[in-house]
Amino acid sequence: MDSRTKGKTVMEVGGDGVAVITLINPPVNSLSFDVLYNLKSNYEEALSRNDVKAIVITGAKGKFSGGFDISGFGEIQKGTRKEPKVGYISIDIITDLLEAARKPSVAAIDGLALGGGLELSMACHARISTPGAQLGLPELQLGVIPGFGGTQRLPRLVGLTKALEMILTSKPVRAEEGHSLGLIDAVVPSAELLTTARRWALDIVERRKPWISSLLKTDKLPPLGEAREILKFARGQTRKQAPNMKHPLMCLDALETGIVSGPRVGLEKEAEVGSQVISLDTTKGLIHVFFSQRGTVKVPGVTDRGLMPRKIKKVAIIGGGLMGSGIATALILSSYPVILKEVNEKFLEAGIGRVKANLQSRVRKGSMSKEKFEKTMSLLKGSLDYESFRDVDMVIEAVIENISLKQQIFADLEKYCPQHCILASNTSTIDLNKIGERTKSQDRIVGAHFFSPAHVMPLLEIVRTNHTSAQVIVDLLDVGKKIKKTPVVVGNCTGFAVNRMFFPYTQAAMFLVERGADPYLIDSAVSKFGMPMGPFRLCDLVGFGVAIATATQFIENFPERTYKSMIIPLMQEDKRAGEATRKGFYLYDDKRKAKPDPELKKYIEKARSISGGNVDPKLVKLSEKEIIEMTFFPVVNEACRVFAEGIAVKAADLDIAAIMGMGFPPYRGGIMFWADSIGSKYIYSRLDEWSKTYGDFFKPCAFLAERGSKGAPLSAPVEQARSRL
Ligand SMILES: CCC[C@H](O)CC(=O)SCCNC(=O)CCNC(=O)[C@H](O)C(C)(C)COP(=O)([O-])OP(=O)([O-])OC[C@H]1O[C@@H](n2cnc3c(N)ncnc32)[C@H](O)[C@@H]1OP(=O)([O-])[O-]
Ligand SMILES: NC(=O)c1ccc[n+]([C@@H]2O[C@H](COP(=O)([O-])OP(=O)(O)OC[C@H]3O[C@@H](n4cnc5c(N)ncnc54)[C@H](O)[C@@H]3O)[C@@H](O)[C@H]2O)c1
Repeated sequence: MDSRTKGKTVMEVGGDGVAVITLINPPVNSLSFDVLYNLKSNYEEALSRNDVKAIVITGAKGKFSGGFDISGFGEIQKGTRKEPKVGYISIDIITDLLEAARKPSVAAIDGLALGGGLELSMACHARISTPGAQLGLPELQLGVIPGFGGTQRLPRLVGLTKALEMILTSKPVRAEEGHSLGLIDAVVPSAELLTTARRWALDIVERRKPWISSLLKTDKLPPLGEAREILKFARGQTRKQAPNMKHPLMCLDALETGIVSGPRVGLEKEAEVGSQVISLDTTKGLIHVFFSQRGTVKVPGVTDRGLMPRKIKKVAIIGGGLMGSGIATALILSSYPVILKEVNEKFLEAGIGRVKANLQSRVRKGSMSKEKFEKTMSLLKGSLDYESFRDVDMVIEAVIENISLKQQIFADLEKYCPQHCILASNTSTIDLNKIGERTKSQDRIVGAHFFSPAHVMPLLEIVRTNHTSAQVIVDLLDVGKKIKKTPVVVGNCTGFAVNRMFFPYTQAAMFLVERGADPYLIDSAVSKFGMPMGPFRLCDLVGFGVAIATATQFIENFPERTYKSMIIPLMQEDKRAGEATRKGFYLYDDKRKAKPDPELKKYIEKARSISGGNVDPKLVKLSEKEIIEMTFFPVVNEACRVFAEGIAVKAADLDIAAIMGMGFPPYRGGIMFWADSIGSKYIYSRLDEWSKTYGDFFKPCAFLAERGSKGAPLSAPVEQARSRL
């Protein structure tokens, strides 16, 4: 393969007159422009050759295709590749050359057919698949729309309602379901895939099987009036669920056009919309997230050394509280045998009970069978001492946040665990070097920072000290992948990446409220921006105990830039500690529904008198845009410090940490990506101005000042930014 080209297709014509075209572009046979143009040439040849009667398309190495090569969108966005004429691939190649050909095509699908991959197969005249293959149109998740005819062919094959469900949720279906839906014509074992597909193609030629063009099917479409109602409902839902994104509605436009005006006009609309969405900011953000999420496992100096992950056969967890039980759940769900250690029988029982409850909730929701529940629970064993730790490969400590207790535990672990055993702590704030101070095992001490609830939240911060060995990080990255977390490797500091970046977020909100801003307007603006909830609602959810403990760490470690508000401590004195006590910034009813509390004013006023601040008329009347800037620019400022200190190796890792750890909206690309979309110069100038008026809490750090003064991107690696200065 030419090093400049990305992927290819090969065509082999058999003695039976079937040309088998194989998509080859490892690892997922994505449809790059090279693959698509090769496919076109193969088709032209196959159609012109007299010895070819029919065509089979398949993918190399057990995967049909993961869809259009996503990096192609990036090239178009950056202007490094010219976009082909609108509709060239979907209409000229896939529809007019392939589907309208006088020789039939059959798709032989192994493994997966996603996005453009499934769309290509839907233009074939039949689809044969192996069991378990995944079939889906996940384009909306990337900010684009199915652009190779999927908005037209999927509703015609599976019906409008199912097509909308598959497109709007981006969730694939398995081959078996695809078969019952009419998307797949036959499911056969892998070994029979190609022979069945060849025979099917010849049967079509000989009219023993129907020659079906998906685009011309109408039997699955509802009558026009009903279709319009279904689409109206889908639009309403989409507006509610994705209010800040345009592309899902644009996708519905293409679907509707096809139903109202016919598939050809629909294809044209799809091509037009497909081209427009590529330049949306939300699309740029989502594509950045796709690659950044996969990039977190690439750690320079660690994963490029040829180290292989060691097999972790057994894990021990110390502490079966909120976090320990969640971590145990995540591990047994991925088939790791786990020992859970507690201080006494009562606490052990409670810890095991929490794991059980986590799994039982799956059984109730129907996502886990009773047998699977029993099998999974059987992987968990309780313990009150370290005797059973003698053959564990990894320990995760999750006891209360107390340095001397953790130090004692790690000293004990060194005595009982085998020498190769990884010693991880789930501490949120304590310096890992201090935790390991009483051991000689600093090279195998690492942070495994999960987020609550640990069996649900997708992020795992892997915290390395200067002593943690590369092998230990490689091992933990592998465990992270196996338990379906997105791991981000970060350095050792107070709060690591996520908590550290976001501590100014709550503090900024407290500052604004003390100076006269309305907390409920702040929460509303932040939710509209795309966070799952605002800072006050979040404090209530986390509980004031945790909020105070975390704030104490930051006040101690970063006193010069911590805004010390008394609002939360004052409320806690009155036994208002958040949602758990039914009173915090909001009042909660039996169904945990939050409603504003007029009494809150009292605490705000008292806190204001303690801090000596005044109501600022400008801050009373902040617009939503100003609220977002004043709460998130301090987060950007801290993210810059984290990046400049090397706590994160890449700015993109901070983007993923913010999205997966704090719920920062993915379509904004993450905290640093979002900051760069606004511009470092503007962010710097705003923070600089506020710091002069309101104090050092807002003061831009040296890194931001340097880049902001020149307008250099914040996410560029240090050398690259310098070269642009
Ligand atoms: C006009 C166009 C119209 C069309 O309708 C649009 C589309 O089709 S949009 C597309 C619609 N399709 C989708 O949205 C599917 C997106 N892909 C996926 O969901 C998962 O990758 C998949 C399930 C396929 C495999 O999961 P897994 O086994 O856990 O593996 P993994 O996830 O770790 O990926 C392994 C490597 O493959 C890479 N790569 C993967 N796909 C693509 C791609 N399409 N392109 C390029 N690269 C791709 C990925 O970056 C990674 O690279 P690296 O350098 O090793 O880091
Ligand atoms: N709560 C969160 O949101 C969160 C998030 C990330 C990390 N963390 C960190 O996770 C750790 C645990 O937090 P948590 O919220 O689960 O606390 P928790 O109080 O719910 O649980 C701690 C458990 O540890 C047990 N324990 C204490 N000493 C022990 C010992 N010597 N051996 C065995 N068990 C012992 C206690 O009995 C208790 O059940 C802390 O370091 C915390 O900072 C917490």
